[in-house]
Amino acid sequence: MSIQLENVSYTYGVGTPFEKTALRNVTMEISSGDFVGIIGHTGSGKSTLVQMLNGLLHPTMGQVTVNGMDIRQKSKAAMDMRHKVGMVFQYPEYQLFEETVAKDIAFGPRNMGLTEEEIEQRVKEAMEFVHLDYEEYGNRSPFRLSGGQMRRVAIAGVIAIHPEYLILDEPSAGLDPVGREEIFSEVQRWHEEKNITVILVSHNMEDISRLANRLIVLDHSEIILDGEPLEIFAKQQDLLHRAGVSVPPVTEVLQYLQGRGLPVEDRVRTVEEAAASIYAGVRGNTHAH
Ligand SMILES: Nc1ncnc2c1ncn2[C@@H]1O[C@H](COP(=O)(O)OP(=O)(O)OP(=O)(O)O)[C@@H](O)[C@H]1O
Repeated sequence: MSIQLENVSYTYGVGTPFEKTALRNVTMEISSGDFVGIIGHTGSGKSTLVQMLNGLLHPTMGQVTVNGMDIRQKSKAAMDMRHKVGMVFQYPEYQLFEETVAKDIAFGPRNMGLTEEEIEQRVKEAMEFVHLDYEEYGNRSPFRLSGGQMRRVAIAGVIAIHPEYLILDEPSAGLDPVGREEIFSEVQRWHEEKNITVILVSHNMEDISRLANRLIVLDHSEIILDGEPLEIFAKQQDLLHRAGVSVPPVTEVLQYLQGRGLPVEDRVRTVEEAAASIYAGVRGNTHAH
Protein backbone atom coordinates (compact mmCIF):
# COMPACT_ATOMS: atom_id res chain seq x y z
CA MET A 1 0.00 0.00 0.00
CA SER A 2 1.21 3.49 -0.72
CA ILE A 3 -0.26 6.87 0.22
CA GLN A 4 0.49 9.83 -2.02
CA LEU A 5 -0.06 13.53 -1.46
CA GLU A 6 0.04 15.60 -4.62
CA ASN A 7 0.32 19.37 -4.33
CA VAL A 8 -1.74 19.29 -1.20
CA SER A 9 -2.66 22.53 0.57
CA TYR A 10 -4.95 22.89 3.53
CA THR A 11 -6.52 26.03 4.96
CA TYR A 12 -8.55 26.11 8.16
CA GLY A 13 -11.59 28.38 8.34
CA VAL A 14 -11.64 29.39 4.66
CA GLY A 15 -13.46 32.71 4.25
CA THR A 16 -13.56 33.45 7.98
CA PRO A 17 -11.45 35.97 9.91
CA PHE A 18 -9.57 32.95 11.35
CA GLU A 19 -8.42 31.67 7.98
CA LYS A 20 -5.08 29.91 8.39
CA THR A 21 -3.12 27.95 5.81
CA ALA A 22 -1.60 24.97 7.61
CA LEU A 23 -0.11 23.11 4.61
CA ARG A 24 1.21 24.48 1.36
CA ASN A 25 1.97 22.49 -1.81
CA VAL A 26 2.95 19.27 -0.12
CA THR A 27 3.92 16.43 -2.44
CA MET A 28 5.15 13.16 -0.97
CA GLU A 29 4.60 9.45 -0.92
CA ILE A 30 4.72 7.00 1.96
CA SER A 31 5.27 3.38 1.05
CA SER A 32 4.89 0.16 3.00
CA GLY A 33 7.74 -0.56 5.35
CA ASP A 34 8.84 3.05 5.91
CA PHE A 35 9.47 4.36 9.41
CA VAL A 36 8.95 8.06 8.88
CA GLY A 37 9.71 10.71 11.47
CA ILE A 38 7.96 14.06 11.04
CA ILE A 39 9.42 16.99 12.91
CA GLY A 40 8.93 20.75 12.92
CA HIS A 41 8.24 23.62 15.27
CA THR A 42 4.88 24.17 16.95
CA GLY A 43 2.26 25.10 14.40
CA SER A 44 4.34 24.02 11.40
CA GLY A 45 1.57 21.71 10.16
CA LYS A 46 2.53 18.26 11.44
CA SER A 47 -0.85 17.25 12.85
CA THR A 48 -2.64 18.64 9.81
CA LEU A 49 -0.36 16.62 7.54
CA VAL A 50 -0.96 13.30 9.29
CA GLN A 51 -4.70 13.86 9.33
CA MET A 52 -4.52 14.04 5.53
CA LEU A 53 -2.92 10.61 5.45
CA ASN A 54 -5.91 8.84 6.93
CA GLY A 55 -8.62 10.92 5.30
CA LEU A 56 -9.72 12.76 8.45
CA LEU A 57 -9.08 16.06 6.70
CA HIS A 58 -9.40 16.56 2.97
CA PRO A 59 -7.15 18.95 1.06
CA THR A 60 -8.39 22.41 0.17
CA MET A 61 -6.27 21.99 -2.97
CA GLY A 62 -4.48 18.97 -4.41
CA GLN A 63 -5.19 15.29 -4.00
CA VAL A 64 -4.55 12.42 -1.60
CA THR A 65 -4.53 8.97 -3.18
CA VAL A 66 -4.08 5.47 -1.82
CA ASN A 67 -2.60 3.09 -4.35
CA GLY A 68 -3.58 5.65 -6.96
CA MET A 69 -7.21 5.90 -5.80
CA ASP A 70 -8.69 9.18 -4.53
CA ILE A 71 -9.20 8.87 -0.78
CA ARG A 72 -12.54 10.72 -1.01
CA GLN A 73 -14.18 8.00 -3.06
CA LYS A 74 -16.83 6.11 -1.16
CA SER A 75 -15.71 2.83 -2.72
CA LYS A 76 -15.21 -0.31 -0.62
CA ALA A 77 -11.48 -0.17 -1.25
CA ALA A 78 -11.31 3.40 0.07
CA MET A 79 -13.30 2.39 3.17
CA ASP A 80 -11.08 -0.68 3.73
CA MET A 81 -8.11 1.63 3.64
CA ARG A 82 -9.47 3.53 6.65
CA HIS A 83 -9.09 0.35 8.72
CA LYS A 84 -5.55 -0.10 7.55
CA VAL A 85 -4.41 3.28 8.83
CA GLY A 86 -4.45 3.45 12.61
CA MET A 87 -3.95 6.83 14.19
CA VAL A 88 -3.01 7.66 17.75
CA PHE A 89 -3.85 11.34 18.28
CA GLN A 90 -2.10 13.76 20.58
CA TYR A 91 -3.30 13.06 24.10
CA PRO A 92 -5.47 10.12 22.98
CA GLU A 93 -6.50 9.42 26.57
CA TYR A 94 -9.19 12.08 26.15
CA GLN A 95 -10.94 9.79 23.68
CA LEU A 96 -11.46 6.82 25.98
CA PHE A 97 -15.13 6.21 26.63
CA GLU A 98 -15.95 2.60 27.54
CA GLU A 99 -16.47 1.48 31.13
CA THR A 100 -13.58 -0.99 31.19
CA VAL A 101 -10.11 -1.03 29.70
CA ALA A 102 -10.79 -4.30 27.83
CA LYS A 103 -14.02 -2.96 26.32
CA ASP A 104 -12.33 0.20 25.17
CA ILE A 105 -9.57 -1.72 23.41
CA ALA A 106 -12.14 -4.13 21.95
CA PHE A 107 -14.10 -1.34 20.29
CA GLY A 108 -12.15 -1.36 17.00
CA PRO A 109 -11.96 -5.16 16.58
CA ARG A 110 -15.67 -5.43 17.41
CA ASN A 111 -16.51 -2.91 14.67
CA MET A 112 -14.52 -5.05 12.28
CA GLY A 113 -16.92 -7.93 12.95
CA LEU A 114 -14.43 -10.32 14.57
CA THR A 115 -15.61 -13.19 16.79
CA GLU A 116 -15.56 -12.82 20.60
CA GLU A 117 -12.60 -15.17 20.75
CA GLU A 118 -10.65 -13.17 18.19
CA ILE A 119 -11.55 -9.93 19.95
CA GLU A 120 -10.28 -11.23 23.29
CA GLN A 121 -7.08 -12.37 21.69
CA ARG A 122 -6.56 -8.97 20.06
CA VAL A 123 -7.21 -7.21 23.38
CA LYS A 124 -4.69 -9.39 25.21
CA GLU A 125 -2.07 -8.94 22.53
CA ALA A 126 -2.59 -5.15 22.43
CA MET A 127 -2.34 -4.91 26.22
CA GLU A 128 0.89 -6.84 26.10
CA PHE A 129 2.12 -4.40 23.46
CA VAL A 130 1.65 -1.47 25.83
CA HIS A 131 2.85 -3.38 28.90
CA LEU A 132 -0.47 -3.42 30.75
CA ASP A 133 -1.34 -6.65 32.51
CA TYR A 134 -4.65 -8.06 31.21
CA GLU A 135 -5.68 -9.72 34.48
CA GLU A 136 -4.89 -6.65 36.53
CA TYR A 137 -6.25 -3.91 34.30
CA GLY A 138 -8.73 -5.51 31.87
CA ASN A 139 -11.77 -4.92 34.07
CA ARG A 140 -10.77 -1.58 35.51
CA SER A 141 -12.32 1.70 34.53
CA PRO A 142 -9.96 3.54 32.18
CA PHE A 143 -10.84 6.77 33.95
CA ARG A 144 -9.25 5.64 37.21
CA LEU A 145 -5.83 5.06 35.68
CA SER A 146 -2.84 7.38 35.62
CA GLY A 147 -2.36 9.61 32.58
CA GLY A 148 0.39 7.36 31.25
CA GLN A 149 -1.72 4.23 31.68
CA MET A 150 -4.65 5.89 29.92
CA ARG A 151 -2.32 6.71 27.05
CA ARG A 152 -1.36 3.04 26.83
CA VAL A 153 -4.99 1.97 26.70
CA ALA A 154 -5.62 4.41 23.86
CA ILE A 155 -2.60 3.13 21.92
CA ALA A 156 -3.67 -0.47 22.54
CA GLY A 157 -7.07 0.36 21.02
CA VAL A 158 -5.37 1.31 17.77
CA ILE A 159 -2.91 -1.60 17.82
CA ALA A 160 -5.84 -4.00 18.23
CA ILE A 161 -7.05 -3.08 14.74
CA HIS A 162 -3.77 -4.43 13.34
CA PRO A 163 -3.17 -1.38 11.17
CA GLU A 164 -0.81 -1.61 8.21
CA TYR A 165 0.04 2.04 8.79
CA LEU A 166 0.45 3.31 12.32
CA ILE A 167 0.41 7.08 12.76
CA LEU A 168 1.56 8.32 16.16
CA ASP A 169 1.13 12.02 16.88
CA GLU A 170 3.44 12.90 19.78
CA PRO A 171 2.84 9.55 21.51
CA SER A 172 5.39 10.19 24.23
CA ALA A 173 4.25 13.67 25.30
CA GLY A 174 3.90 13.67 29.07
CA LEU A 175 5.27 10.15 29.56
CA ASP A 176 8.29 9.45 31.73
CA PRO A 177 11.44 8.03 30.08
CA VAL A 178 10.58 4.44 31.02
CA GLY A 179 7.07 4.70 29.58
CA ARG A 180 8.48 6.31 26.46
CA GLU A 181 11.04 3.59 25.99
CA GLU A 182 8.48 0.79 26.47
CA ILE A 183 6.18 2.20 23.86
CA PHE A 184 8.88 2.96 21.31
CA SER A 185 10.57 -0.42 21.66
CA GLU A 186 7.24 -2.15 20.95
CA VAL A 187 6.55 0.13 18.00
CA GLN A 188 9.97 -0.68 16.63
CA ARG A 189 9.42 -4.40 17.17
CA TRP A 190 6.13 -4.30 15.26
CA HIS A 191 7.73 -2.29 12.51
CA GLU A 192 10.41 -4.93 12.12
CA GLU A 193 8.48 -8.15 12.79
CA LYS A 194 5.12 -7.31 11.25
CA ASN A 195 6.45 -4.90 8.68
CA ILE A 196 4.04 -2.23 9.88
CA THR A 197 4.62 1.23 8.40
CA VAL A 198 5.11 3.85 11.09
CA ILE A 199 4.67 7.61 10.87
CA LEU A 200 5.90 9.24 14.04
CA VAL A 201 5.23 12.91 14.69
CA SER A 202 7.47 14.31 17.37
CA HIS A 203 9.17 17.42 18.66
CA ASN A 204 11.90 15.17 19.88
CA MET A 205 14.73 14.65 17.40
CA GLU A 206 16.33 12.11 19.72
CA ASP A 207 13.37 9.76 19.37
CA ILE A 208 13.15 10.27 15.65
CA SER A 209 16.86 9.89 14.97
CA ARG A 210 16.90 6.62 16.89
CA LEU A 211 13.91 5.10 15.16
CA ALA A 212 13.14 6.55 11.75
CA ASN A 213 14.74 5.62 8.46
CA ARG A 214 13.20 8.65 6.80
CA LEU A 215 12.93 12.16 8.15
CA ILE A 216 10.47 14.83 7.02
CA VAL A 217 10.98 18.36 8.30
CA LEU A 218 8.14 20.86 8.17
CA ASP A 219 8.62 24.59 8.41
CA HIS A 220 5.80 27.14 8.13
CA SER A 221 3.39 24.73 6.41
CA GLU A 222 5.89 23.39 3.90
CA ILE A 223 8.10 20.31 3.69
CA ILE A 224 11.62 21.66 3.56
CA LEU A 225 13.50 18.37 3.97
CA ASP A 226 12.64 14.76 3.21
CA GLY A 227 15.29 12.06 3.24
CA GLU A 228 17.58 9.80 5.20
CA PRO A 229 18.11 11.20 8.68
CA LEU A 230 21.86 10.83 8.49
CA GLU A 231 22.17 12.58 5.20
CA ILE A 232 20.07 15.41 6.56
CA PHE A 233 22.08 15.70 9.78
CA ALA A 234 25.29 15.77 7.79
CA LYS A 235 24.36 18.05 4.94
CA GLN A 236 21.36 20.14 5.86
CA GLN A 237 22.15 21.71 9.16
CA ASP A 238 21.31 25.21 7.92
CA LEU A 239 17.82 24.16 6.93
CA LEU A 240 17.37 22.25 10.19
CA HIS A 241 18.26 25.38 12.12
CA ARG A 242 15.91 27.43 9.96
CA ALA A 243 13.14 25.02 10.91
CA GLY A 244 14.04 25.45 14.58
CA VAL A 245 15.07 21.79 14.80
CA SER A 246 18.29 20.85 16.50
CA VAL A 247 20.60 18.15 15.27
CA PRO A 248 20.50 15.26 17.76
CA PRO A 249 23.40 14.75 20.15
CA VAL A 250 26.20 12.59 18.82
CA THR A 251 25.34 9.79 21.27
CA GLU A 252 21.92 9.43 19.64
CA VAL A 253 23.41 9.32 16.18
CA LEU A 254 25.91 6.70 17.27
CA GLN A 255 23.08 4.59 18.71
CA TYR A 256 21.22 5.00 15.45
CA LEU A 257 24.22 3.71 13.53
CA GLN A 258 24.92 0.86 15.90
CA GLY A 259 21.24 -0.11 15.88
CA ARG A 260 21.62 -0.62 12.15
CA GLY A 261 24.83 -2.61 12.54
CA LEU A 262 26.95 0.08 10.92
CA PRO A 263 30.61 0.51 11.80
CA VAL A 264 31.42 3.63 13.77
CA GLU A 265 34.93 4.96 14.06
CA ASP A 266 36.23 5.52 17.59
CA ARG A 267 37.47 9.01 16.94
CA VAL A 268 34.04 10.33 16.02
CA ARG A 269 33.10 13.21 18.32
CA THR A 270 30.47 15.19 16.48
CA VAL A 271 27.37 14.42 14.49
CA GLU A 272 28.98 15.87 11.38
CA GLU A 273 31.98 13.56 11.76
CA ALA A 274 29.76 10.58 12.43
CA ALA A 275 27.63 11.27 9.43
CA ALA A 276 30.49 12.21 7.13
CA SER A 277 32.66 9.24 8.01
CA ILE A 278 30.06 6.61 7.36
CA TYR A 279 27.59 8.29 5.04
CA ALA A 280 29.11 6.87 1.86
CA GLY A 281 28.58 3.32 3.12
CA VAL A 282 25.20 3.90 4.66
CA ARG A 283 22.95 4.60 1.76
CA GLY A 284 21.64 1.14 1.02
CA ASN A 285 21.79 -0.08 4.59
CA THR A 286 19.38 2.31 6.26
CA HIS A 287 16.55 1.03 4.12
CA ALA A 288 17.68 -2.55 4.08
CA HIS A 289 16.37 -3.90 7.36
N1 LIG B 1 -8.93 23.71 13.94
C1 LIG B 1 -8.13 24.70 13.58
N2 LIG B 1 -8.64 25.91 13.23
C2 LIG B 1 -7.83 26.92 12.85
N3 LIG B 1 -6.50 26.83 12.77
C3 LIG B 1 -5.94 25.65 13.11
C4 LIG B 1 -6.72 24.54 13.54
N4 LIG B 1 -5.88 23.49 13.83
C5 LIG B 1 -4.64 23.97 13.58
N5 LIG B 1 -4.67 25.25 13.16
C6 LIG B 1 -3.51 26.08 12.78
O1 LIG B 1 -2.84 25.46 11.70
C7 LIG B 1 -1.42 25.52 11.87
C8 LIG B 1 -0.84 24.12 11.85
O2 LIG B 1 -1.32 23.41 12.99
P1 LIG B 1 -0.90 21.91 13.32
O3 LIG B 1 -1.68 21.49 14.52
O4 LIG B 1 -0.99 21.10 12.10
O5 LIG B 1 0.64 22.11 13.71
P2 LIG B 1 1.64 21.16 14.46
O6 LIG B 1 2.94 21.26 13.74
O7 LIG B 1 1.05 19.82 14.63
O8 LIG B 1 1.76 21.90 15.88
P3 LIG B 1 2.08 21.28 17.34
O9 LIG B 1 3.48 20.82 17.30
O10 LIG B 1 1.90 22.48 18.23
O11 LIG B 1 1.09 20.20 17.59
C9 LIG B 1 -1.19 26.27 13.17
O12 LIG B 1 -0.93 27.62 12.86
C10 LIG B 1 -2.50 26.15 13.91
O13 LIG B 1 -2.71 27.26 14.75
